[in-house]
Amino acid sequence: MIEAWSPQDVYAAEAALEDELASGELMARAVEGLAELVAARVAQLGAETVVALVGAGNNGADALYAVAHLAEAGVTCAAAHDPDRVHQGALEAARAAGVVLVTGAEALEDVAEADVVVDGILGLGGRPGLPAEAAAWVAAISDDAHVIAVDLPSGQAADGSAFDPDGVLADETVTFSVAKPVHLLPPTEQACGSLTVVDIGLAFDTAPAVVRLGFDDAADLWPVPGPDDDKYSRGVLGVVAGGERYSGAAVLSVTAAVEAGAGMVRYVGTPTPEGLVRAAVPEAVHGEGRVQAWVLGPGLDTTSTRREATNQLDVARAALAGEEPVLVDAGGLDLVDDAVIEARRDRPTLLTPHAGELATMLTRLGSGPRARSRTEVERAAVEAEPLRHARALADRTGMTVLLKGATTLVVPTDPSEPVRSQADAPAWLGTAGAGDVLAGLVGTLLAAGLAPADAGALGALVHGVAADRASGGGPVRALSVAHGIPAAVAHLLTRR
Ligand SMILES: NC(=O)C1=CN([C@@H]2O[C@H](COP(=O)(O)OP(=O)(O)OC[C@H]3O[C@@H](n4cnc5c(N)ncnc54)[C@H](O)[C@@H]3O)[C@@H](O)[C@H]2O)[C@@H](O)CC1
Repeated sequence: MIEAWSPQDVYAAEAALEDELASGELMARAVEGLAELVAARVAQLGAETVVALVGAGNNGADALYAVAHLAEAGVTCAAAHDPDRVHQGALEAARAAGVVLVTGAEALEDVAEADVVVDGILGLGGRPGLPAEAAAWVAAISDDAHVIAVDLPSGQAADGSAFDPDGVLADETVTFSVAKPVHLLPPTEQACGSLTVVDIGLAFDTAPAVVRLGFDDAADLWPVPGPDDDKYSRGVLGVVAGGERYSGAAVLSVTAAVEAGAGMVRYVGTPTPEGLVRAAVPEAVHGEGRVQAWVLGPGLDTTSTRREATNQLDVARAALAGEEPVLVDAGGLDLVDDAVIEARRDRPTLLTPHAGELATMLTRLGSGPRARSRTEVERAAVEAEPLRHARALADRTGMTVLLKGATTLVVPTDPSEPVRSQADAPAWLGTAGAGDVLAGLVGTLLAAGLAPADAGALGALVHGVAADRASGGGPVRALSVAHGIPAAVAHLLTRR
């Protein structure tokens, strides 16, 4: 599991440890790990020149001390800096080690020619917007350079809230002690490249802000049946999906649920998808009955007035009014109104919108617990600040929100619980029907008794792994992802 703590918690943990250590010891630990990684990369790439971009704070000091180590080892190093705003001790150490200290036009030339750039402009203490001189350094970085960010790519928000296209886009980031939200959250994660965490000994007594499950966590969480289990104890899932317009969604959701190991799937549909499900998934049973959880919505038509469709919608509404855990997806999201929000208070509910659906829901319901502000929310705004908007929907509805995307976010109702962020899927998974598969897979985990946030994060991980294996590096269709779930789960359970 990768765990990320908020900048405030990191500063508090640093302050507590600094009290126990000799002055400068913490930074020395950080610098040692950073210098080791940069040296390894220089050797690996056969790089000839390294340039550090140096800001006013401790982040700049880290970069300066690291290039001082490299210069002592014989690597040609320069440091672009502002002489009036720089850590003087680190500057002296760099000068003594033979680092060429450059400013103005000379700095821009050196940056443009560097094989490796070490970005120490801003770290945890950075406010949005790069200083003008530093922005010019960043613009001068060659496309061919290997960029190593110290702690985080400068210009990107440490809490992961805002991406700056003119900020540093790193090939890799070296962070200290623990990850920070910037490394795990969209939209800033894309600027970090691969992540290395250098242990400097910080300890935390607060919950992390963001967590990302790994394969071992997935193996621990996955519900494995025991000898006393039967189809009922493993979890019966009700699926209300598909209509006369989007009939295939039902096949995809029900297939995924069966492949994910639901004890039984009860399907409620309209004639066309029902015929397809009968033909494609003989394991499914048809019509209502007792279930342990519901999936409501993939391909569901909430506007049809045909008798079969209104009967199907009645089942969905009854499920929303009932006690069992519910996953609400796609068309089902239109059914979530104030009456449903009230009825489902304290009952496990997982909403699974993509960015466009989340924007539509926030526009319709308004944001905040009392829905004071009813303004139009655009899809682009959700994509620019996914966590803020997903949190707004979780606050407004009291329901856990899984926001689908290249990185999937799961936002629990309790703000003190960590946000889950999973990025396990190849981009090929952005294909029609992938969301229907996710709904069936996550619904199965709800029926097995997992809490919504765990079911959402684990389901997103397995969905991504199944897609990765089915893709093999090429295109992948949603049905192949559903059929790939058993092998993906087996891989996770047996690899250690
Ligand atoms: N505190 C510690 O014990 C440790 C800190 N470490 C490093 O220290 C960093 C944090 O250091 P700081 O708190 O000094 O923060 P930063 O190094 O991020 O820099 C903050 C400084 O930059 C200025 N600044 C911030 N945003 C600006 C902007 N947009 N435009 C112009 N100036 C701006 C601030 O006024 C301040 O002087 C971490 O990211 C990490 O690299 C590591 O050495 C590990 C130990």
